[in-house]
Amino acid sequence: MIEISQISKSYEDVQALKEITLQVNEGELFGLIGPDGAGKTTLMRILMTLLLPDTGEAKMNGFDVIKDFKKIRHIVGYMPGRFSLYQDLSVEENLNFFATVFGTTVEKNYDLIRDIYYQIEPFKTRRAGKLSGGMKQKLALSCALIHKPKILVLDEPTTGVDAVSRKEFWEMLKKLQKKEITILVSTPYMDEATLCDRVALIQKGKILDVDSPRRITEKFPRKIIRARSDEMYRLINDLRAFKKAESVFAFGQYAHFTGIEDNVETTELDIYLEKLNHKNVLVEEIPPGIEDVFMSMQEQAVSSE
Ligand SMILES: Nc1ncnc2c1ncn2[C@@H]1O[C@H](COP(=O)(O)OP(=O)(O)OP(=O)(O)O)[C@@H](O)[C@H]1O
Repeated sequence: MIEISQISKSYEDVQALKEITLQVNEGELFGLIGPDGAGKTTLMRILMTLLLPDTGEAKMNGFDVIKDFKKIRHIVGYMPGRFSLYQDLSVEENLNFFATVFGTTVEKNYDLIRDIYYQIEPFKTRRAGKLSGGMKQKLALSCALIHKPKILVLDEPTTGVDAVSRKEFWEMLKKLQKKEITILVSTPYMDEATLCDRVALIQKGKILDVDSPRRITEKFPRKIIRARSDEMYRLINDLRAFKKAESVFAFGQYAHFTGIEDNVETTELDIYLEKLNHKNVLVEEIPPGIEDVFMSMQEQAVSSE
């Protein structure tokens, strides 16, 4: 279990964390979701006992991050955002190194990493620096697990990794969760949020909401309309110029639109876009996704600053 209470941290003139209070339950797969610079790495480094908070307290399975830092290092596995591997060591040398540091052997804990490691085992003599992004990620995860941690902390593990490897990675996390490991994972990808049991939406060092991804979207009260046309850039600008527009942002192949009030009808937008000579227009109402909630919360947070 991870208990975070009123943690704040500043770097000179930047306040990276502002009174963060959060609890991650035992065996939970918990996501820290937020854009670059939100404070995710800072929070994780504090939990990993690598950085001291200015104020507040945090406990990992009951151990205090300041007083009990040595004990914590034995029960946590950490995969930092930038790969933690020794580029000049081979795959197996990296793994052996991490096992030795924790006073264990690869054989002893092989069971836990088997599903992940077997995919890179054929390349065990290759230097880590010569692996693909997806393979590096699997090796880094194996290294973070080799001492059988009770809590696993992963800082943006899927950034810069291809879509197939991203999907496989989340499947691996689900399997690890079944082995009673508490997992805290950060990501800037909103689609990954839906794979977590609960998430904290974090922005500019503040938590905007904590809940299951499903409840976060269910309790969002706004109507979302998505639109598409042959000219997406012009479409976004035109939608922003619509008199009842509150927010418009690009999401994949669509623009997501929220009105000043929720009485904007899809037909109104359809007619408006046709008049502006947009071709192949599609306008439809959709249930809000986590990215809609996040964008809306971000706007509110900025306007209340
Ligand atoms: N060593 C440092 N010195 C000064 N400012 C820092 C330092 N580390 C982080 N910051 C600032 O603190 C804020 C939070 O950064 P942090 O790295 O924790 O965010 P993040 O959500 O992990 O984003 P990223 O994915 O970009 O790392 C940012 O404004 C960042 O510029």
